[in-house]
Amino acid sequence: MALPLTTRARAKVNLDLRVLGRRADGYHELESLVAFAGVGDLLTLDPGAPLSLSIAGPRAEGLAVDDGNLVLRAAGALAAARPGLRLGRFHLVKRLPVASGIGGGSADAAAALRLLARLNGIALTDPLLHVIAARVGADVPVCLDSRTRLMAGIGERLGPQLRLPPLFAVLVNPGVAVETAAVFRALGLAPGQRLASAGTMSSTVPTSAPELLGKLAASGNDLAAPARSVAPAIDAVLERLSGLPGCRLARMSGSGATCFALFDDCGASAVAAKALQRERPGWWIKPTVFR
Ligand SMILES: C[C@](O)(CO)[C@H](O)COP(=O)(O)OP(=O)(O)OC[C@H]1O[C@@H](n2ccc(N)nc2=O)[C@H](O)[C@@H]1O
Ligand SMILES: Nc1ncnc2c1ncn2[C@@H]1O[C@H](COP(=O)(O)OP(=O)(O)OP(=O)(O)O)[C@@H](O)[C@H]1O
Repeated sequence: MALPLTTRARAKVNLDLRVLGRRADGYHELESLVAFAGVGDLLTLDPGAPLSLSIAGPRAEGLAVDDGNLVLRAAGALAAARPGLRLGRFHLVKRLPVASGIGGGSADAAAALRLLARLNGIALTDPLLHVIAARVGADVPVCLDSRTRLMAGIGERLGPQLRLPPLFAVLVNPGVAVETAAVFRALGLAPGQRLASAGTMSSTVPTSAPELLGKLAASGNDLAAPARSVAPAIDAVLERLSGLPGCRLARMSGSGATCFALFDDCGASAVAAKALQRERPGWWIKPTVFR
């Protein structure tokens, strides 16, 4: 009998995010430097059985085990494209808040594709995986190997893997679920409307953290303003993070509501996280490192 296969589904963090415009089909063209945190969900595949899913973990509540789950959608999409694909029983330990701008569902979908690829001898670089990932969701392709890189188009264009100096961070979600489509709607762009032209897909980022922080400080997240109008709780998070001792940068990830604060070292991020956990027991607060 084959042993269960396991993989982490790490949180995606948009270190910056520019909206370039809206395509005629309604989707938005973006440019974003995407990194991955040390925190994430855990996905296991017990091979051989028919396709199924069970969910446990601190954030399992409110996440239905139905065909809409991104694990099953990704597996179903790959099985439809590859007749005879070996499947099995998935078990998800859900730790990331749902609908929170850190791509938990996308990371789970990508994790399901990784496990099925491993089980069926499909290379992670197989173009089919990328095509299926993009079909399942805009954030799924970048989560396939969960490495730092520039993401463009609507999420399907990926730059080369980038080496990031370790960024010591605290991730914070105020417990408000934010629907991604609602934030894009609040941006108010008409189909076909352009805001900016695409930049080059850089193959480098600064190798020192202070230099990278300086570069990030000059950018932003274009979805922050519309997200704040949809979920005003984001204001309080950003304000509080900016005021934490040693905070070098506070910013929202993706379409929110999760925000992150960056610090010079892991001591400063740990102290800040502890203080905030005491002050805001209802918030999801995780000290972590982005790589
Ligand atoms: C905002 C980001 O988190 C940045 O990384 C992603 O672009 C969102 O990716 P995602 O959650 O995987 O998005 P999807 O599940 O594919 O799309 C959800 C909805 O968001 C809107 N959407 C999403 C991505 C994109 N580039 N343009 C959009 O307009 C669409 O209305 C879509 O119906
Ligand atoms: N395995 C899953 N984990 C989380 N959400 C899921 C999952 N499967 C389906 N969903 C649904 O997908 C939607 C988006 O969830 P997700 O947590 O990926 O959002 P997000 O963090 O805002 O993602 P992004 O940053 O990509 O916009 C939610 O409405 C949720 O109900």
